[in-house]
Amino acid sequence: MAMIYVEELVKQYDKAKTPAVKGVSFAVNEGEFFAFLGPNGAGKTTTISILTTTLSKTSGIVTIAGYDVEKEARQVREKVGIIFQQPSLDLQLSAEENIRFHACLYGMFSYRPTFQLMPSAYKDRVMGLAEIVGIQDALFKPVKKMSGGMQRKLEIIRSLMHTPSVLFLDEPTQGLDAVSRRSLWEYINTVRKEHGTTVFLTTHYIDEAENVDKVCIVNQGRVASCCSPEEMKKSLLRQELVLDADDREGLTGELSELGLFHKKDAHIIVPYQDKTAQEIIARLNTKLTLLKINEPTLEDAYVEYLNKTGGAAA
Ligand SMILES: Nc1ncnc2c1ncn2[C@@H]1O[C@H](COP(=O)(O)OP(=O)(O)OP(=O)(O)O)[C@@H](O)[C@H]1O
Repeated sequence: MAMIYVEELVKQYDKAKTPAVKGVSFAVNEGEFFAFLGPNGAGKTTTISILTTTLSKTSGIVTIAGYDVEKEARQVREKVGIIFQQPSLDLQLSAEENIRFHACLYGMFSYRPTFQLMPSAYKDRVMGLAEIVGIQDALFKPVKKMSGGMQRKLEIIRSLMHTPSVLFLDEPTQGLDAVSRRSLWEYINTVRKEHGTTVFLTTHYIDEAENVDKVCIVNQGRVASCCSPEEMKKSLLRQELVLDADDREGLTGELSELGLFHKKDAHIIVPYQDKTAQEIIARLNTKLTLLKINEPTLEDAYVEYLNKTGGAAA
């Protein structure tokens, strides 16, 4: 059974000329790491809001862990954890109070007026999560005194308190510095491994999606492509060998004899697709002074894809 199932999803906002989401379909299996990418205005936040029961759909089928997002919204909410683009913390409360109210609202624990009076299972979980993301020192301070990065980490702790089966991350690292981004990803990867959590990610930092199982590109409310990052790179970009030799003429002569297209740049670039790098190198006799393989990144493929399909890269 798919953990997230979306079929022909349509969302037409009131008074909008065209639908924001125009018949989107995809499925995410249990434990999968799924990236939903696309330029500004593509329909990502609209889709994620419908999947997490905060926005109604116009038509289509959407289920989370088999539960219908509209008819069984309560069960869906129990299954999901959400980290939204816009922080949704109460700035007047302390970090711990934000976590406590959320955990009590979810029915995980009965409310007690202070941290000390809460059950030890609650205290241990909060302290454990706070330590992992490194905000234990700020736990009892007002949220308004925390930096943006720390607030984001607090939201993550809050969303993980009820050990969700599916974690929705809507641009989770926006506004975070490089060190915080890295530690956040280490933490999310740990959660995935330990709990088999299904992760649904939207991000404009395409490198964050490099290790996902499946990447879905949306553009102007439609799915433009849905496959593994490797398949996406393969279908769009050729890999390149970067070669050089003291005897450049000899090398280019050999490449021409083998019928291999090559460009003379600072070095000699040999794009390849059908052969492996090893097959090419094995057929060269000229002594090489440089041998490098240029692997395209997911971001290269993403930008090329949007350029080819007429969409603007974010
Ligand atoms: N409440 C709303 N009412 C009317 N139109 C809306 C509303 N929210 C979003 N839209 C429109 O729907 C389309 C999709 O927006 P959405 O926010 O889902 O895109 P996105 O892919 O999340 O963009 P970004 O990457 O900028 O966050 C856009 O044209 C947007 O202007």
